[in-house]
Amino acid sequence: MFELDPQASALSLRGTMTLLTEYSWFLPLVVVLIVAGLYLLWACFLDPLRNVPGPLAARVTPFWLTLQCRLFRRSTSIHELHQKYGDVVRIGPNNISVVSKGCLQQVYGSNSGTSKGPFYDVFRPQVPIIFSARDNFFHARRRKDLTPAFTKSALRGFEPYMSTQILNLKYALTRKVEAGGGVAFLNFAPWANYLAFDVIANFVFGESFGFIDAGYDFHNLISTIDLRMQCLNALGTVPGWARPLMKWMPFDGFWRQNLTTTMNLQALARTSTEARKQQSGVDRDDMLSFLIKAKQENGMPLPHESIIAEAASFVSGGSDSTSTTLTHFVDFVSRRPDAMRRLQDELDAAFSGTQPLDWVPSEEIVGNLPFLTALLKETMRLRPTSAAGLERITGKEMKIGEYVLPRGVLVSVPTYTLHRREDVFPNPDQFIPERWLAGDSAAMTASWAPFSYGTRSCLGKHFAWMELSKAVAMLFKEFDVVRASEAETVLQEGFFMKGSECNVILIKRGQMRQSGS
Ligand code: HEM
Repeated sequence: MFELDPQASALSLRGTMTLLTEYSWFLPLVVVLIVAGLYLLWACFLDPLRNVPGPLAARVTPFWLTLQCRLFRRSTSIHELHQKYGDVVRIGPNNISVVSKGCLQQVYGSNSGTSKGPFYDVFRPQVPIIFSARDNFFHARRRKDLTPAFTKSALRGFEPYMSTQILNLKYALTRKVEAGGGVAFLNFAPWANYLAFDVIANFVFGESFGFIDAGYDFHNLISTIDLRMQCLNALGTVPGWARPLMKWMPFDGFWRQNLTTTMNLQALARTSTEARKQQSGVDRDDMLSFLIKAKQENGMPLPHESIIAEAASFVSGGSDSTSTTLTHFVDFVSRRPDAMRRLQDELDAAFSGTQPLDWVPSEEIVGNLPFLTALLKETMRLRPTSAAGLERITGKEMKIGEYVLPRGVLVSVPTYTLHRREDVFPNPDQFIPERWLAGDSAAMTASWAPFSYGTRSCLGKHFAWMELSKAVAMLFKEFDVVRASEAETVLQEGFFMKGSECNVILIKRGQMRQSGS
């Protein structure tokens, strides 16, 4: 029989007391070890997600995902996980990424029972807005109020205003080319930004910001939005309790710098909204007029602060997304002379003869050009601007493949990986616009979701498509565009996946072939 030696136990008790009193770190260490041990036991034997494969770091801490965002490589890291582990992988202790067949309907479909997850709380201003609303009822109501601004007839009404901005860009680029004796060397990325910001400001406030005319990012508005979105994208993956602490993070100025930057955009949205509200007689179906007309559930108009918040959110969401896609398009096509010629032949056939100086292609024609459409689709497949999985939280049990996810699990479909499914898109890493023209593209279309899917999919999809097709048609009809550097484009992912530059040589059409170069 084991007998307790009173002298030995007194000694060990005294030893422990000495450790506790002389080494103040001992007790916290013991507590941490016990908690960690219990957590590991739970993770190994009781966690309902324990069978979903993934790296250990992602299984035990949400900060693995934060780190990938901070390193601007969330989508590529998750893509590597899918290549290693399969269609369903764990990207956080309570976070699953899925690219299996039918996943779009399961995660984002109207019967999915999901809603937006806590990631979106960081994008919520003082008042709820359509983009970040997590309450499905609020969202449905707001979406109903805003949808009239995006109907076919509303967009047709807006087209002349959009054309004015595209014409402005055409004049600005033409001036540059003429100043260079028929050739201009420029980074196209900021010009795509100027266009997109001027178009969206015109749509939202009835007046452009004037970026194209200025030719630079005055007030650093564009760069501030960009940096802040990068930071919020990473912050959204941090658990709620730790978010306020991030701006005190030592050794990494990224958080402090970007979280304390005040948004010039809020101030600008306030001024523009107030100015627009004064113009009661203005007869324009811009976004603000719909926001002003919208009613809450109780029949009252939307509060002033909600109108400003929605307006600001539309400017940031509807500009960078479009300009990044436009830049990717130019990046791809300027590297492929054969694709550029084919596009130009298509445009020359559609708009034959000499066009007037103020010519801008109409949506009615460019919307039906097969090769232009194929180029846009392939650009958005290979470089979806919104490349990351858009977080949803399960509202009921969800069966994904062999796994059953309980209620309250974060789940997303990474667009970057979905668009690279080899069984749907052969040679997935290559830019092959022709794949969209060869026969039945139904399977590809079902796995193509740059605007997301379901009730929370992009409200501005047709708006963006109109802007993109008109802008690229103008650009390639007027100019030959040649990539200035052969080096591979360096991509960096904040909230959007962007190239670091898009340096091109613009040549007035006709000159390159005449000179035989
Ligand atoms: C190429 C350009 C664009 C792309 C790739 C794009 C992509 C997306 C995606 C992926 C979402 C879903 C976001 C999520 O679930 O978190 C979204 C939502 C949204 N987009 Fe776009 N977008 C583009 C342009 C625009 C434009 C030009 C506007 C406005 C004029 C706009 C307005 C919105 C709105 C309001 C939502 C929120 C919809 C809701 O929650 O009901 N987008 N967009």
